Amino acid sequence: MALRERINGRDVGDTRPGLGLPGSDEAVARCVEVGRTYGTGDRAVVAVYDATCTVEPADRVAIMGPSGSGKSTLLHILAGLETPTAGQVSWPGLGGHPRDGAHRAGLVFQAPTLVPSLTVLENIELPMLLTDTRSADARERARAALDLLELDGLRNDLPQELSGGQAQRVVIARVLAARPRLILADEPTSQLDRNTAAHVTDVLVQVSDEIGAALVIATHDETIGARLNTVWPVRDGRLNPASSAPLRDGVDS
Ligand SMILES: Nc1ncnc2c1ncn2[C@@H]1O[C@H](COP(=O)(O)OP(=O)(O)OP(=O)(O)O)[C@@H](O)[C@H]1O
Repeated sequence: MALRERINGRDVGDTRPGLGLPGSDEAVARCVEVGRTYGTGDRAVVAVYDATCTVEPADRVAIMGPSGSGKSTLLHILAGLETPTAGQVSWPGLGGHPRDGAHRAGLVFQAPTLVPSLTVLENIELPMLLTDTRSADARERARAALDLLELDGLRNDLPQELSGGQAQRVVIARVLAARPRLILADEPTSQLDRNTAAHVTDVLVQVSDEIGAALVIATHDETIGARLNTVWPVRDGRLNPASSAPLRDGVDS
């Protein structure tokens, strides 16, 4: 059975109770002339300047640039975690704000954000139980996600018992079980070794493919960017999605 059927427990046609936008082909996120300035006067820092970009439902985007170039700030604006100080951001294909329960985007950060006192299975169930998913459904979806990510043997472990790569896969399983239409990841592999980083990135892409979510990853790592199909270069707070950098051939896995 296809992954999305296993996760959803039914055919993909009506997979989004509460969302009401099955199969929407509208952009999941859009920025128009967005800016973000921190501080004022002499101390003002322009983290993002005049960014216009669109994330379509099937996009696999790497926001790439050096440290301090504005990647995280732009990603956080797309996630609704930061409010722009100029321009507009909208999420037409989500039908609401990405921090709202029904329309929530899936977020993956540099350090895995697991509740230390809960088991792996309970961590995956938690966000579903905090919205309006029935507990039996939450358990079923959590188990299917664990199975898919080959984490079933760890389901009763506590986060402290996991390796960094395992913990990040649990976070991804939690995102998968919640079935978002938009997954945003901020340097999700920077604490992992090269091979584990490549594996975790591939898992993110696979999960996005299977549940039909758009994926945006902020990274400075070209080998991660090369695993996605679009690169948005950012330099000194300036984004130019139209001049996507060419992907390198023969990137090691
Ligand atoms: N909360 C904040 N207050 C003040 N300045 C900030 C804040 N957040 C980010 N900045 C500044 O905005 C600029 C862009 O930061 P941002 O974290 O978006 O860059 P980045 O490309 O993600 O960097 P890194 O790869 O090091 O995480 C930097 O100059 C940073 O110091």
